Amino acid sequence: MSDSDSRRVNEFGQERPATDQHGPAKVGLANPGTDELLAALTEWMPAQRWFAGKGTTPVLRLVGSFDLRSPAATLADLAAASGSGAGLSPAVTITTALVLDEGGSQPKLYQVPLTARSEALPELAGGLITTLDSGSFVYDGALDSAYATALLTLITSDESTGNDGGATASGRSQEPGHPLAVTSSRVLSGEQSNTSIIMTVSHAAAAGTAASTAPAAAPAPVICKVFRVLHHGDNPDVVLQSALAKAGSTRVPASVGSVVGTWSDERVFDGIASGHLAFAQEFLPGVRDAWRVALEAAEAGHPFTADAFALGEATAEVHETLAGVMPTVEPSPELIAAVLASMRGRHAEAVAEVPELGQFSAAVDRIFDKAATGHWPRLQRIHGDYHLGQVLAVPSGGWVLVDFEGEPLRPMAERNQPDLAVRDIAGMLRSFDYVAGSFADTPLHPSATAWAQDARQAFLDGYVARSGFDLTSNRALLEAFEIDKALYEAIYEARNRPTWLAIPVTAIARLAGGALS
Ligand SMILES: Nc1ncnc2c1ncn2[C@@H]1O[C@H](COP(=O)(O)OP(=O)(O)O)[C@@H](O)[C@H]1O
Ligand SMILES: O=P(O)(O)O[C@H]1O[C@H](CO)[C@@H](O[C@H]2O[C@H](CO)[C@@H](O)[C@H](O)[C@H]2O)[C@H](O)[C@H]1O
Repeated sequence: MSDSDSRRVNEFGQERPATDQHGPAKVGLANPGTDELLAALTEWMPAQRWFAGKGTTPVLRLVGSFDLRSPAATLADLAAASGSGAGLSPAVTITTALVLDEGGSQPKLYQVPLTARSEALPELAGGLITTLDSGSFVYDGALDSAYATALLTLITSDESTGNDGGATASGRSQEPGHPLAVTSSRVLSGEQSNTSIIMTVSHAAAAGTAASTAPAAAPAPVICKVFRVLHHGDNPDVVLQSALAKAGSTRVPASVGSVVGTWSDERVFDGIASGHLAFAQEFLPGVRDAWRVALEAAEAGHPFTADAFALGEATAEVHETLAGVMPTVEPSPELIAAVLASMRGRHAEAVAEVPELGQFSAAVDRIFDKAATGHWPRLQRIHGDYHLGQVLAVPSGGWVLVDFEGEPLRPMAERNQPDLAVRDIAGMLRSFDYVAGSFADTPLHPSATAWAQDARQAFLDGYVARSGFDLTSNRALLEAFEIDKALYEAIYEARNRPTWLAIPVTAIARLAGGALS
């Protein structure tokens, strides 16, 4: 067979070897099919919740892609392996495109799972991205259960895929030898920076074993978070939650596994970047996030002190476990200087973004100066972007923490470094203030400020009770981290939710000891 005979073009206009039906796509950047697809994505991506370049028009380039085995292809493999025949053609093509957007202030690499079908699927109508000239219907893969099925198979069977498409993906199961099959899937609705797919699952037979050897008990449902903006390096969400789960912590959902990918990136030493693409965990049904629980309590005028105390204890417990299983670091003068330099850099950025903050600059500088001379505990791995929205109330009682990805406005390399536990404490204190602040656009609840003050104190009391944390000697540090978080929030709100900007600005005024004119 000649080389040209052995190639075919997939539904996305990308070449791939015909001999490997489920194999990777070879990206043909000059291929008209790819251009057509990118043009469709340029229209579609800005309307997606996860698109981080709000207000900009994407300028897209395909960096790489990989194919996942379609459920039909999986069936064909199984049939072939069992000798019962083969030849079932895949019903759907599942490709993940890694698309670089150079239209914003900084380039961003997006993960965009796609499925292509030769016939329209009415139940996927809301996820139709485009119909290609070839007649293929291209869908948002996250909404297509074929993608969910293929993704969970990749993870729980420890499979790998890709290469010719310029990108690869490898599943890493937390419990090797126990593959899972998807029985139904849906995308989690709501405000999310990534895309989470909830899957009901059953045990699948491990490769080379008969189906009857699978465990009998039905496995718990799974939530698989597909990271949308990709970074070179580990994603702390995966690393920290996996480490906690492995240490037996019940303060995070059980881990199922993850996907690690590679793609080309000329900024990386050998030109190949690698990072996490997805993370699968046990889905906890019936949970409510602490932001909602707290807001309802505040609205009803109910105290939140018992819950906040328990949250403080849970937070200290997670910090203690992380300090036990991940590296900790002595606060050398260089490290202290680096943390303070980062705070001052953020301060400058916040003033540039929100000029009215300039009036508090001298007071903010004094708070940072004071923190520099005070007591510093050892640095350790922490949550990194801790607020009420990152904590779930489970129906059986107790708090469970999620989303250890760190602050999205911070470089990934920084988010992977040991940090001060006090950053998380400060983050949660700010969150109680946000609950009170969110009343500002409704008639102000007279007790909202007192409610927040009581919740803040109860949270600190719970943290101290569990950890023995010395609030007195860490006071200057806590104040510095609280104002640092409020400065971060001012930047975040100015860029994402300008109507909420007054919440951190008012807090900065208060913390700086000044008053807004
Ligand atoms: N294991 C889980 N079980 C049930 N719900 C979950 C679980 N993990 C996350 N969620 C829900 O998904 C939401 C978003 O998850 P999160 O990790 O914060 O995603 P993102 O990084 O995209 O913001 C959470 O607020 C929670 O409501
Ligand atoms: O949850 P993310 O990781 O996307 O975090 C970002 O968005 C948060 C808002 O959803 C933002 O949190 C801020 O608003 C919360 C109320 O919506 C409040 O509870 C937090 O205290 C406040 O910081 C977070 O800062 C940002 O990184």
